[in-house]
Amino acid sequence: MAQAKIGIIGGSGLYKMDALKDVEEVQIDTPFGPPSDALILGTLEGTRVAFLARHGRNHTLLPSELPFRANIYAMKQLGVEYLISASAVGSLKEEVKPLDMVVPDQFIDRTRNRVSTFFGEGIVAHIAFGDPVCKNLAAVITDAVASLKLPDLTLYRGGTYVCMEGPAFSTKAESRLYRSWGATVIGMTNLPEAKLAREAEIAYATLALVTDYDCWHPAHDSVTVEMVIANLQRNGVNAQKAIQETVRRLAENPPPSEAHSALKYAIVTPLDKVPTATKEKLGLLLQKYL
Ligand SMILES: CSC[C@H]1O[C@H](OP(=O)(O)O)[C@H](O)[C@@H]1O
Ligand SMILES: Nc1ncnc2[nH]cnc12
Repeated sequence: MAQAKIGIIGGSGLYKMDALKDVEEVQIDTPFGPPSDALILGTLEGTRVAFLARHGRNHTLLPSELPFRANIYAMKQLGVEYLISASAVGSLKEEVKPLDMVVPDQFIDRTRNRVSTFFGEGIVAHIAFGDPVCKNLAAVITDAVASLKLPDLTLYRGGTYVCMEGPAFSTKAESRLYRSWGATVIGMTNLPEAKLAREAEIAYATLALVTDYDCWHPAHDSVTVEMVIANLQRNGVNAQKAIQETVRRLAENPPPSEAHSALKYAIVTPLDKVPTATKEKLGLLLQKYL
């Protein structure tokens, strides 16, 4: 199978990477079913990368319908070690303005309906998740964005991403509550992805593209899909440049990541007691520990 060390998951408004060369579309099946869409392998800055449109290229999947396990497992099957997520988010802070970028370092889970583990069916594992983002990958992303000196936008290093269930946007009371918790941005997708990437020992970090002020701001209209997509179209080019520069730096100097050994002390069940079918299903995740 084709291979790529760097994966990119594009969210709302980012359904393809324009700069990819020598593109190959790969239909991948996984023990968790098919991913959101075909994976697009291509060369960016001289390096093979794998791109996936999180909601499908025609945006046909709700956040609650996303096949998170298949998406991460497919990346693992391609040999991905670093996964960059690009996501639209609403701002929960006055100073974080639409068109700004944030590289969050924390998450708060407000989802109710997501499968966010590969484990179960006879094998128990508890990954450490106190630091849910790979700090070295996050640093590569922030340094890459900063180096571009993009005009008229502020880049925030760190911040808390609230992951809500959706698909309806928040109520004002919810939005005010998240603000009172000190959270920075809100979206509907990144937390299950980050958990599963960690279980799959893939370094994960998010480039969050601020598209709106959610619904709490007295001087701004409440978020609408139109607002999100319009603002993403405005800074989609910058987002792609930022990802391209991140890939260049990652390929030149791939950083170590604690995520790459996340399962070392996480698996509780003795592996010889794990049912064969489960061992086979999770083969790629377990192989180095068997
Ligand atoms: C289209 S607005 C809401 C939608 O946008 C964000 O998607 P993604 O994280 O994939 O960029 C948000 O999480 C919602 O899924
Ligand atoms: N305000 C918001 N809430 C949830 N997801 C979003 N994606 C973009 N803006 C959002």
